Amino acid sequence: MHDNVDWLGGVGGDHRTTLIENLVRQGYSVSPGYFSLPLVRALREEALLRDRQGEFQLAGIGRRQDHHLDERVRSDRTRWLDGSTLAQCQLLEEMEQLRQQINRELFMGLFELESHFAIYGPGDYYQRHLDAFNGNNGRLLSTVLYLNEGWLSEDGGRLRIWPAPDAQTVVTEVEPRAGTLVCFLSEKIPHEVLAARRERYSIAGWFRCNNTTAEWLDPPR
Ligand SMILES: O=C(O)CCC(=O)C(=O)O
Ligand SMILES: [Fe+2]
Repeated sequence: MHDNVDWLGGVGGDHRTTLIENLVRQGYSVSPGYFSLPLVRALREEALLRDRQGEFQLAGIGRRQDHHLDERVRSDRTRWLDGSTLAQCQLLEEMEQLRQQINRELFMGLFELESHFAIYGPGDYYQRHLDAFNGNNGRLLSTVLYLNEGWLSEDGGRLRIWPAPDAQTVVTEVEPRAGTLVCFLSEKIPHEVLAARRERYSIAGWFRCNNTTAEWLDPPR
């Protein structure tokens, strides 16, 4: 089915190094063209297919006992990655390289990645939030890869970013263009997804610390 072995053409040590420098300087990084179009296309096709097969669910807020659905906060639908396709494996392999380099250079203690496909239909949004607070869910570093080709500014759906938890002034807005990878500190960087006027495809992920102790087994999600 897939004979293209050059999916990761654009990614290399330089991309990772620049990403990490931005992360240190700003608490977030925006990397256009981080992943190649063939890989992004394969991932989007997979999301479309799985969505048609009814595998997506309305997104919840929080995890375990905190889990609840709140249409007022977010309205996208999601499906967890499970590493079952070549495209997912290629993506996860690069994220693993990134994890190792960040741990080597920043000693962040990133342990594992949980990630899901997300689809925002026209009009869907996710209000301003932090992905973690006070270590509640072990999320240290958030990542978002966008899968949308031919995205125009007027399509909306930008990711709005604030520079600090209590900041009032937006520092940047990111167009959800195919191949762009955004990373940010989960506890430090508030963000919001603005409504789009066409379907918006992405893969959101979170590098977590290891919360497992002898008394408490902490599954990835
Ligand atoms: O899709 C995006 O741009 C961000 C998604 C997000 O903030 C989340 O899933 O927590
Ligand atoms: Fe988020």
